[in-house]
Amino acid sequence: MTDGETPTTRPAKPALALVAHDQKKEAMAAFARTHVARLAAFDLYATGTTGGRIMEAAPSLPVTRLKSGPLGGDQQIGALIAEGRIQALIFFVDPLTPMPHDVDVKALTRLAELYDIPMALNQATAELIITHPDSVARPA
Ligand SMILES: O=C(CO)COP(=O)(O)O
Repeated sequence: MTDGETPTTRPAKPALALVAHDQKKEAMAAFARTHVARLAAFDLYATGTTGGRIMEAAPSLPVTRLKSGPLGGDQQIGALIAEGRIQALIFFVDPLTPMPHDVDVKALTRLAELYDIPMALNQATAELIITHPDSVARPA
């Protein structure tokens, strides 16, 4: 853009996926409430139930809700990562409960590793990412 030109499109926001296992949903809702302003800088995607909890906790945040994790939501987020459409993943994992869809969880985290996007698997790391939004690349 040169001087005097009006931008016709706003720069794309980076996309952030938010996922929480059942025992961590309360923590995810609190995280969304605490960081509502910072989260608004991202296009937000979430698995179904997590997305519902975030929208209850922070109604001003638009969230694209995918399927529930056990019904394919983790795989949908993985596919978006593979397509370069998700730039970071915050996943509050429950390390104490066996999951019927454990293979989907593994596949999701594997794709985040493979495509080398910032990935937080616990709250401490999520706080680091959300308080350092420049650590997340803008979409190409
Ligand atoms: O199971 C999940 C992640 O593995 C999360 O899915 P929900 O947000 O639909 O509960």
